Amino acid sequence: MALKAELHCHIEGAAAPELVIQQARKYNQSTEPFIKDGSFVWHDFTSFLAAYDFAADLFRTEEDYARLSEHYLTSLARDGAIYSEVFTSPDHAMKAGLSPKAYTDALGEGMARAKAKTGIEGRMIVTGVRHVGVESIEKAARFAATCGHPLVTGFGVAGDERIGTMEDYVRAFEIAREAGLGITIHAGEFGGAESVRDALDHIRPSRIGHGVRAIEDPDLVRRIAEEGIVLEVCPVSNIELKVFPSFAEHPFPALRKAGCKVTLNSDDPPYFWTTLKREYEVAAEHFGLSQKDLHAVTRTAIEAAFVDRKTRTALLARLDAAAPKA
Ligand SMILES: Nc1ncnc2[nH]cnc12
Ligand SMILES: [Zn+2]
Repeated sequence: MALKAELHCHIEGAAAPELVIQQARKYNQSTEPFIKDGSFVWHDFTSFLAAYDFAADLFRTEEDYARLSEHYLTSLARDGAIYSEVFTSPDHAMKAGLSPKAYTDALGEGMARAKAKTGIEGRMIVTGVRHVGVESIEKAARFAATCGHPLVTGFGVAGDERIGTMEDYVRAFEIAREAGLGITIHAGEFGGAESVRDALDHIRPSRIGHGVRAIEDPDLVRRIAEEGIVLEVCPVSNIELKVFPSFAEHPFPALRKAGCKVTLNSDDPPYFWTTLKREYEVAAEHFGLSQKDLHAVTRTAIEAAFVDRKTRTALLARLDAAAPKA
């Protein structure tokens, strides 16, 4: 099995329906109409976000969050992942009545448990959410910059790309950059190529969440390749959310051919009926990647990971020891 690494997964969006049902029982809540027959129910980006927020609201205590990250990272490791970065959301924690620090410590505890069981290395990217507002995004950046948690190594912005402009988030990213955090921002998912260009001009990230609609502008694709910007591509998410109509029309192969650094990620796996393993299978089946190509994708992810040099060297050594022969 190819070794894998993931850079783009929202921890609240990684909660499997079985786990969410257990949480609902614990808090005496109904899962209607958001879960039916053991599967999340939504039909567009807005209703996806509603189901996501409903499930997130059922994680309320430190132990709930520790279970969530332990559960997810353990399942990733079972599928061959050696590295996982998850997006965390202090806004969701506060809504559930937990401080950002207690929430982050709890997720870190779950990651430590998963590492003890499986060896998987994990890091957290604190994120602000566009549809919650600019002020909360700056607050998230200040928290990320000052929390001092050893597994918090990045800052990002996610949420509804139809809300706000890149200029709105410059200050938040300055705070994060000054604190030495890695920088990634969602762009070019529901926004077009101009959203990716604005992100590069105003935010100067090393990585872009999605970025796939850069394909609409050949000059921008060249720029991404030349500047070595890493794209956190989430193919199944893009198809399920109808960013592209089919895998045949997904730009992953074209971006890769143009020299862009591409990685494979699951975004919010159970909402899209996917796993990181399935993303790698999709890349093999629909985009024609060989085992050697998939290995190179994992290498790109580890090279772009928000980790210190020692950790990166150790991860690359582990990866290279398992390089496919052909
Ligand atoms: N696919 C996605 N795009 C933007 N924000 C998100 N938050 C969780 N999943 C997301
Ligand atoms: Zn995302």
